[in-house]
Amino acid sequence: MTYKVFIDGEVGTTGLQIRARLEGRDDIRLITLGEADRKNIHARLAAFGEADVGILCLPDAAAVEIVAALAGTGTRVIDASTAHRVHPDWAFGFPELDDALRARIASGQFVSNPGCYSTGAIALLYPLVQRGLIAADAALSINAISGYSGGGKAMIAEFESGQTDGPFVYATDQKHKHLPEIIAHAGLSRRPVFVPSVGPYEQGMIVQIPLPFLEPGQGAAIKAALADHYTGSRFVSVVSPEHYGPRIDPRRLNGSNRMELSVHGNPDTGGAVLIALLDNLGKGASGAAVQNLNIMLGLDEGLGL
Ligand SMILES: NC(=O)C1=CN([C@@H]2O[C@H](COP(=O)(O)OP(=O)(O)OC[C@H]3O[C@@H](n4cnc5c(N)ncnc54)[C@H](OP(=O)(O)O)[C@@H]3O)[C@@H](O)[C@H]2O)C=CC1
Ligand SMILES: CC(=O)N[C@@H](CCC(=O)OP(=O)(O)O)C(=O)O
Repeated sequence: MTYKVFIDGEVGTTGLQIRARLEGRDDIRLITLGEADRKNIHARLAAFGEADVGILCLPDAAAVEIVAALAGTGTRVIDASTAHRVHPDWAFGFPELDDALRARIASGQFVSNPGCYSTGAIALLYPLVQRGLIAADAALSINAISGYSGGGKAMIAEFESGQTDGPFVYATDQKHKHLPEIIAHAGLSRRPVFVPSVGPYEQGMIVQIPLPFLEPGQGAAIKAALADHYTGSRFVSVVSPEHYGPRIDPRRLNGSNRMELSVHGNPDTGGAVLIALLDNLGKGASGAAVQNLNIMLGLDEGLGL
C-alpha cells in the first residue's frame, strides 16, 4: 500500500527535513507543488484533498489559516507549528507520554507536533509529576540551549551571513511560545521560569531542569522513575552521567530521532539537574512528525527514522 503525503511548507527548514526522511520510502508518495504554486491556496487545497495525511510546516498564522480552510474536509493533519498544541481537538504528538495519547494519535484527524524545547522539558517532567516525585506546583526553572536552526530560515540566514555570531539568551520576559504546552502537558499547576539560549552552531539541543530542593539520595528514585516510564521506548532512553563524561555536547544526537534523559548531581549533598538531549530538528521537529505520521497510518513507528 502506498500512502500520499503533502507537506505544506516543504521548502522550509522543517519541511525539507521531513521530505528527506520520507523521500526514499516506497510506501509513501509525496505530493509536491512547484515554486509557482507552493503558496497558492487552490493548489494547496487540492493537494490536501488528494493526501492521506497533510503535514503543516508553516508559521503559526499560516497554519491557523489553512486549518480553517480545510474545515469539514476530513483531511488528516499533522501541524508542526505552535498553533494547536494546547487545543482540545488536537492530539499532542508525543506518543511516549502514555498509551492513551498514542491511541489518540493513531486514530486522530488532528495531531500537533510538540515544540523542540517542550519535547525535552515534558519528557523529563511528565513522568515525575505523574508519580508525585515533583509536585505540580514546584518552583521550577527550565534552561536550554539550541542550535540556530531552531529559529528557522530567518535565523539560519542571520548566522550564515555573519549578521549574528551568537551565542545569546532570549525570551527572558517569560512569554516564550512553548510555556503553555509545557505547563499543560507536563501537568504543572505553577508556571516555570524558562530561559532558552542559542549557540553559534547549527543543530542540537540540551534542556536542563535544576532540582535544588532534592534531598540527598533522592536522585536514584528520579532516575528509576524515568527509566520505568520509558522502558521499551524506541526513541527515548535514560542514560547515566558517565555516558557523557564531564562535557555534554548538544550535537551528539544530530540526525537522529532519539532523545536521551539523564539525572546529574551529588547524592551526598542533594540537589540535581535533569537533562534532556535531542536534535531540535529530529525528535524536536521532523523526526517526531514522521513518527506521528507512521502511527497515524498504522505503520511501524520507526520507519524512515
Ligand atoms: N526549526 C525548528 O527547529 C522547528 C520549527 N518548528 C515549527 O515548524 C514550522 C515551520 O518552521 P521552520 O521550518 O523552522 O520555518 P521556515 O521559516 O524555515 O519555513 C517555513 C516555510 O513556510 C513557508 N510559508 C510561509 N507562509 C506560507 C503560506 N501562507 N503558504 C505556504 N507556505 C508558506 C515559507 O515560505 P518562504 O520560503 O517563502 O519563506 C517557508 O518555506 C513553524 O511553525 C515552526 O515554529 C517546530 C519545531 C522545530
Ligand atoms: C532557537 C529558536 O528560535 N527556537 C524557536 C523554537 C523552535 C521550535 O521548536 O519551536 P516550534 O516548534 O514551536 O516552532 C523559538 O525559540 O522560538
